[in-house]
Amino acid sequence: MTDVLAKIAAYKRDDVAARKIATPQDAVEALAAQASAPRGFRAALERVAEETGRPALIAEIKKASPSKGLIRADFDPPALAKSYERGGATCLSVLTDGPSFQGDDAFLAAARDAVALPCLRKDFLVDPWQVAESRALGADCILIILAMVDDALAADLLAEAERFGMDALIETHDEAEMARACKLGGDLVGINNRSLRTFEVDLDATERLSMLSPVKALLVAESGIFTPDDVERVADAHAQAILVGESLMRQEDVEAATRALLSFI
Ligand SMILES: O=C(O)c1ccccc1NCC(=O)[C@H](O)[C@H](O)COP(=O)(O)O
Repeated sequence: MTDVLAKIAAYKRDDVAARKIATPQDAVEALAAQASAPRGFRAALERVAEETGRPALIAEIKKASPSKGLIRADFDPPALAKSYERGGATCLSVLTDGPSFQGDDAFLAAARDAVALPCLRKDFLVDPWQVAESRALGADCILIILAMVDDALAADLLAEAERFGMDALIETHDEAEMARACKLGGDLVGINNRSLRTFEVDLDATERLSMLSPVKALLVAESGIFTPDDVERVADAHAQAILVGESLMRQEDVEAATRALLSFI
């Protein structure tokens, strides 16, 4: 595991241990049962990709990141969610991690309540308990970062997501992780163009790995997508969805920027 992921995993384990004392498994499951029904995350992406012949957009609500520091000071999750929806996003990704991304659990519910779009809880899962917690917070999809979990934990997280009727985005960055994703058997696979070791971003990752992805998986190109040409490049590499944060978060008019990004020919 990379230094930054090891640091995040360490504080997440401490945080989850404390949260589990406050809200044990049966209590968090009771809260999950009361949450509004999951909105089909993968299904929405597939529908748009098939109807338009273009990658569907997962638009990210992200205030800051370890690689970029503060990205957007003027930060209003419901307003951003509405701008993304009007601009043509198919799904949202909402950072809820506090220490590294200045996120908050409340951002997820606030953004989701403002729109009709399915939402990914973008956080770092190190314990199956967090899947029930994510559902209780309203998430429609969770993220499984293979660089952060072993195969047994990845399988447990995926099984929990299925149990709660959620989708799971399985994130890979290299050939070894893509081989693990194939064995795991999920149907929504991401290729992160950003190395979480060096923070270097290269769309070449999507081009290299896409042909190795599981046959039934819907493929998401993640990170480093700034222009319509970038969208076209990953579309040519068979990405059916894109996950974009920084390039949209830095714009004053997020709705117009979203529309412009999706306007490639
Ligand atoms: O972005 C980081 O610095 C980072 C560091 C450690 C773990 C994850 C990190 N990023 C998460 C992401 O995958 C991106 O937020 C997402 O793909 C959007 O990327 P971008 O469009 O480049 O903001």
